[in-house]
Amino acid sequence: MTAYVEVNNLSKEYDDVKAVNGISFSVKKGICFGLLGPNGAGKTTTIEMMEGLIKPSGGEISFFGDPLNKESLKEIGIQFQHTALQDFLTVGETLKMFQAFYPNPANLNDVMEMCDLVDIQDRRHQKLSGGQKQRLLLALALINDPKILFLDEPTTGLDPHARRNFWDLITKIKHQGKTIILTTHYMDEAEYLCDEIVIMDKGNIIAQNTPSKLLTEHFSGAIIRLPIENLAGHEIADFGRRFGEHHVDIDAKDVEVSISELLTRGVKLDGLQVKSANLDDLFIKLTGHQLTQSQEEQGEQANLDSVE
Ligand SMILES: Nc1ncnc2c1ncn2[C@@H]1O[C@H](COP(=O)(O)OP(=O)(O)OP(=O)(O)O)[C@@H](O)[C@H]1O
Repeated sequence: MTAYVEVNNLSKEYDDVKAVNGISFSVKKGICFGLLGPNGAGKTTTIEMMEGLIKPSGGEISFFGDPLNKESLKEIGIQFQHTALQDFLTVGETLKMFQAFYPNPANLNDVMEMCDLVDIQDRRHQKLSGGQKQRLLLALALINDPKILFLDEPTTGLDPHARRNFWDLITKIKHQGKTIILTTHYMDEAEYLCDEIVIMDKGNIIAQNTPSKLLTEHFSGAIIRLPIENLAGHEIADFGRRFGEHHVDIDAKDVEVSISELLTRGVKLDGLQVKSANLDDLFIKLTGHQLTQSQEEQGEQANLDSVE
């Protein structure tokens, strides 16, 4: 498959902050590509440079083999986290208004059907639910019939049901041949949607591959999760790593062997869970902190690395 988008040694500095620190990756045609990472990782800065909204401090971005230019920008659609919409307009009127900006727009009914908006096309914005608003913002990103669709944290703030619906929509759009580049905090979202991902932390890429290859590369076997109090009197690092405030994760190539080792070392097994690794586990393994943690929590956790 052809590399549709190439990012080479891209960086962005703000005064003394290195928001993006010389990252490189490529995106193939027709895939869903995910940029993952915690708050402040540099995801939004990266895609805003790719969207031509902010100027890089260094590095190159190319679309379809050519450096980012006005023509390539015509082929992208952007779903913004917040777009100022006129409250007095209906869903259908808004789409029609935006459609008029483009010389070769998508068919209005096709877009409304794709984004499940047909039944609410006469509804005004202030009457829309969170999920309906997101679907309208998605429809606006598709109205110029783009080849590449950018979604920046598209499901933040949605309830679980609306998130699932949105994931199905994104999958449908991908199956129509569009290339999707999205950012997310949610590892389950990335596992569900993305064919390839990069995981960012503090402006750097710390892992890059398909979700399943990343998991087999970093984990063999299963994870044994124990309540942290079971390891009282022991150094956590001798066994595994913290998972949140209440648990410790132990990589187990062979679950039976690991359990008998734990028993031999006097570790209680009450509350033991055995699970397969997911991208959340990978992120914790690579960075030592949880994806959804705040900076303050990370600081607190550094002070809690062993149990008294
Ligand atoms: N305009 C700006 N001026 C100064 N610093 C900035 C600016 N924009 C971003 N930053 C900093 O750059 C770093 C990366 O921010 P960015 O928004 O790209 O992260 P993110 O991964 O998208 O986070 P989030 O998930 O919270 O949106 C952060 O430290 C942020 O404070």
